[in-house]
Amino acid sequence: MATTAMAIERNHSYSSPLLFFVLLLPTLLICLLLPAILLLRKPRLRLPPGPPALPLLGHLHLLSSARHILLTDLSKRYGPLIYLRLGSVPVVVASSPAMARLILQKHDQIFAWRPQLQVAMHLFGMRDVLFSQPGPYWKLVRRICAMGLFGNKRLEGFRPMIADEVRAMLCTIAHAPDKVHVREMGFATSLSIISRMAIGKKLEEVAIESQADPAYNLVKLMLESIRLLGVFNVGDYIPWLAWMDLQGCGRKSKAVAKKMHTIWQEVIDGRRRMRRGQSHETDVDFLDILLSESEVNNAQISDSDIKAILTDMFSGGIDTSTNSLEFTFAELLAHPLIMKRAQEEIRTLVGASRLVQELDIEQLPYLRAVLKESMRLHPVGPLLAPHMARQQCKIAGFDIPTNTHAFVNMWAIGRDPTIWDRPLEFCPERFLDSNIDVHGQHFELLPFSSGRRSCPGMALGLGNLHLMLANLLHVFDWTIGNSPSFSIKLGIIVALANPIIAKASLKVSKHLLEAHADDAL
Ligand code: HEM
Repeated sequence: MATTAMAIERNHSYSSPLLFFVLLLPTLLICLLLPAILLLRKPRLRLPPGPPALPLLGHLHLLSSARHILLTDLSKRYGPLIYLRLGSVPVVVASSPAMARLILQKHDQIFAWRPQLQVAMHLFGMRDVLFSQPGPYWKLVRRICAMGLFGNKRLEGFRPMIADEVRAMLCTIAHAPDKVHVREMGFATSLSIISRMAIGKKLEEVAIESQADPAYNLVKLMLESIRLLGVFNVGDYIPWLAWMDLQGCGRKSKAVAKKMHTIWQEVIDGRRRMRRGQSHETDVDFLDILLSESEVNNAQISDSDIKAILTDMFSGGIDTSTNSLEFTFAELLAHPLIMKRAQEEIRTLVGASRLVQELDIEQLPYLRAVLKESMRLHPVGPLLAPHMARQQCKIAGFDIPTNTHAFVNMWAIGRDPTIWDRPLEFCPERFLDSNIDVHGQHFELLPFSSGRRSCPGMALGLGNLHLMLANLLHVFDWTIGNSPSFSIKLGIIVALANPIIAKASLKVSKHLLEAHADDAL
């Protein structure tokens, strides 16, 4: 037996060079030539213009630094719709209102898809609102969010709680006015608001055993997940390198996801225990609504889905509002006359006997212009979130291949001198006699995007921002030692690199800030 096997092995090894020439070489040649033949036979696409690409990398090397700024420079050279190749992934970048309209409105249905990014897969299994693909699940989740968080009636009900949190923020500042860390203060307030809306309590009031371990701090984990989503992960663009996980995004996002899942599961289990035996006719917070929906739509919404959706609300709603507030504050501190005009408007309307209420905002056109101007110059999502074309289509006469990723460069549009007079100046006055708003119909100003993937939290985010800003300006006068720096920290959501630390002086009676001055806000 052994001799026969050896003979076969020997025969086999003798015949292998021959086998190689007869079988393998032609196969190899076919493999190499076939793509070229197919490429020649395929009708050539008329792609949008763009800079020359490197072999293999394409334009990936260009995106290591401030992408929105670099893409703005490229659009000046190649036009409002440019084509890039990131590794093997086709990408288009729109940098004019007309191109933004084509992607977000005319071809909205085609571009409503999201790329399958490795980090989003690990963090949410693409089951959160931001990364889930259009279809029945995404529609259901957006409907639940509208019902549980963003609907007018719902927001109306949250108003006293939001007022309470804003008052608490003012009170904290009044007690330590010398060095106010604007971002920390905005972050803490936004976190409390979203937390009370989503799970009925502030995070620190929820008894979660795992939170005792500092590695299981939900806020830090969420910030880390936002950071990871902002990394251009090479594995997403050169798939055969994905297994190497060169930047560690895969490993890190899996570790973050595991911890977040543990925490959220504790929150969900705790709530289920509370709900047992209770009637759910009056669901009180978003988690209750999610749990009720999962009982009705059992097959469609699992615990993992609830965790993904909750994470989305926290991470989508807090950093965006906080960073927008800080950019606005930085501009106001850099332009004291504009700050003064905004304060005069508020103080004239509201007087010194109460705080600003949400209903006042409608009557504060200058304040609203300040926020629009800040969002024009500093959109916190300068490239929005990535969209993807599900099928081949034509944009402005150019062919866009299937699965092309699309970015809309709101930073470029906001600073385009053909659209805005003296675009680099902070000048809220430009909006006073203008009907341009941020609600998605004016494609020159889309901080919340437009179309079916636009931000569902816009009314909440805008309302909170106006209320926080108006009260900060009403209650205090502000000064800063050195003029603020506008260098930025990159990510899916951009922030100021150097935090704004300002000095506040109280301009109303302290009594107004006390928790039981009930009719103050
Ligand atoms: C100043 C505040 C905010 C800004 C500037 C902002 C901006 C944005 C932007 C630019 C997008 C991407 C749209 C696109 O891809 O076309 C987005 C999506 C989203 N935002 Fe906001 N946002 C804010 C507040 C909020 C709040 C308060 C929440 C929730 C509590 C929220 C939840 C979401 C969600 C869930 C999505 C994904 C929507 C989808 O893909 O279907 N955002 N937001």
